[in-house]
Amino acid sequence: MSNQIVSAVTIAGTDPSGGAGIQADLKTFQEREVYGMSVITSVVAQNTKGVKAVEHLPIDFIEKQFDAVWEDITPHAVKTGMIATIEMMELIAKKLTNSKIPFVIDPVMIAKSGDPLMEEKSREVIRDILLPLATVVTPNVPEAEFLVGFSINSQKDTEKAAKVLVHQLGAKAAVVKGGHLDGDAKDVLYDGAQFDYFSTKRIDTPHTHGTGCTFSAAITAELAKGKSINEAVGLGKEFITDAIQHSLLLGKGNGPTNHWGYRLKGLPNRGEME
Ligand SMILES: Nc1ncnc2c1ncn2[C@@H]1O[C@H](COP(=O)(O)OP(=O)(O)O)[C@@H](O)[C@H]1O
Ligand SMILES: Cc1ncc(COP(=O)(O)OP(=O)(O)O)c(N)n1
Repeated sequence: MSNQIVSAVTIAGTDPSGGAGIQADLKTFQEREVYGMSVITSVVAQNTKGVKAVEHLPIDFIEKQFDAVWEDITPHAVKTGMIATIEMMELIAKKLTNSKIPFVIDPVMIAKSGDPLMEEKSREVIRDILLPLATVVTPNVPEAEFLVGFSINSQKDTEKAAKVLVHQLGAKAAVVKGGHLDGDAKDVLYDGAQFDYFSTKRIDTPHTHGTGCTFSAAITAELAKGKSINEAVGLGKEFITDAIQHSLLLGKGNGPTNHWGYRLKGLPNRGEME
């Protein structure tokens, strides 16, 4: 693929403060040298302190955005983030059912601020109609618990959940993220045949706004380039770890993560202040 422009699209909600959602995804695609495109599902008034208001776009308008991308530039990979309603899920299922490109699902349910980003009644629908289409699904622990229907308190539970996500719920591979557990930040990848573990020391910081979006966007970008699932998750993990370690000195709440481009410019970041 060396002479080809690699592209990816994110289908998600917005974050006007730039740390999560569509904005984080597009920045990450750019950082990974992938041409980024977007289909906006919901416009969210939020910042590093929390969510103030949400407006869902009409379904036919979401479909028009989708068609505008696909009729013009066929992406090499697609990811979903915030998909709040059943109608949005049904639309995405209809559009991606026969798609051949990698499809990463970040099953965003509740922001770290505690604000809901998915209607409760939609949670079963994402599990039933979208997970079977996923190349990789990347739940955090609370999301995985909901999808599999049992509590996750240990690595054994995490592995069991990853197996259920693949063998019972139909994803090709699952990464259950360890950001919400104690101890090291250990993510468990299961691809239907074997487990792989991606672990780093937990960085002692509250500035993790948008980590899930950034991680899943980096995985999507690497799959778009033709990397294997294992390689893509490994590169995504390196990327998010560095981005948390060097988060920018921005925002009055849980600040956004950083990206290499800014870091190379020598702008002040939390990693270098410590
Ligand atoms: N404090 C932390 N230190 C190091 N890595 C972290 C930390 N918090 C989250 N991560 C990593 O960031 C990625 C996103 O995880 P997580 O924050 O759990 O997702 P979400 O934003 O969906 O809740 C995972 O790779 C996770 O291990
Ligand atoms: C529009 C939108 N999508 C997703 C999220 C959640 O982002 P996440 O990466 O899980 O990080 P937090 O925001 O929960 O810290 C979001 N906030 N907004």
